[in-house]
Amino acid sequence: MSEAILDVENLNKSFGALRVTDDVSLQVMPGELHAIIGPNGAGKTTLLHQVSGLLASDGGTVRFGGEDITGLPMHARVHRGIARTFQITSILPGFTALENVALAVQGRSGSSFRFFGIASREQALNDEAASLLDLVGLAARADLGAGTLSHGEKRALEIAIALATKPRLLLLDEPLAGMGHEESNKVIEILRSLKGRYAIVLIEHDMDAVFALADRVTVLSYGRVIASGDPAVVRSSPEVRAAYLGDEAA
Ligand SMILES: Nc1ncnc2c1ncn2[C@@H]1O[C@H](COP(=O)(O)OP(=O)(O)OP(=O)(O)O)[C@@H](O)[C@H]1O
Repeated sequence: MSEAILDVENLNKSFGALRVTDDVSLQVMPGELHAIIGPNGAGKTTLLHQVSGLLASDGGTVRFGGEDITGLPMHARVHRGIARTFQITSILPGFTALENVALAVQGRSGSSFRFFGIASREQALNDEAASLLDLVGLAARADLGAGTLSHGEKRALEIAIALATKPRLLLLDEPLAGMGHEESNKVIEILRSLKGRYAIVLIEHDMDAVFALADRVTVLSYGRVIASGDPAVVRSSPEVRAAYLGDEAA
């Protein structure tokens, strides 16, 4: 069995007296899509903040690619290959879709492009941005203002922006939130196509999407892991059904 790319051990975070993540341990293998589910307020987003470095942990360790990154700030984690999208959209609406991704490519590769002339540098940035847009199904929307894209297309663009950092691990916080059926299906297809190429941690409330996509599911309830493993096994766990899935799993 290959080594986990992400290894979270006994992670804790409290806000005042409220313990929001409580000795959370989980592993994500290279290429695995690992879903984290749980009721509202279970601590899922907080856990993602702790993994991405947005929030310092009170205890526990985060290892990435075998390295202890627990004390590293967010930008250092991005540099090592952890990318995330936010529930709040982070695109620049006044720029085209292509420019949004090209800026992210430039942000990553500023130094490696500096030996090129201006024109070739721009071409190289645009080529890479165009291929990322293609990957998320937005090739035909490249020259449109990002602000004019549909909600689903904006979420796809955010994924392309995250991919521009050349991540090895993608952290996605509710990428299907606020979408209709058709848009959801498009984003699910994008995630399916990324699966295997990137390790992905997916927080999602859409159970159909979770069980269609996930290789492994971890369930949080009141900050604690109450189940983790094969989606079918997790789905049939009485404790999980009681805590979260309820009638949906019946
Ligand atoms: N900065 C903060 N200060 C105080 N309490 C916080 C803070 N951030 C989160 N919380 C609390 O921590 C708990 C867990 O929040 P979190 O957003 O991690 O849950 P979640 O599982 O992602 O929920 P949802 O599914 O609704 O997004 C909630 O009770 C929330 O109110």
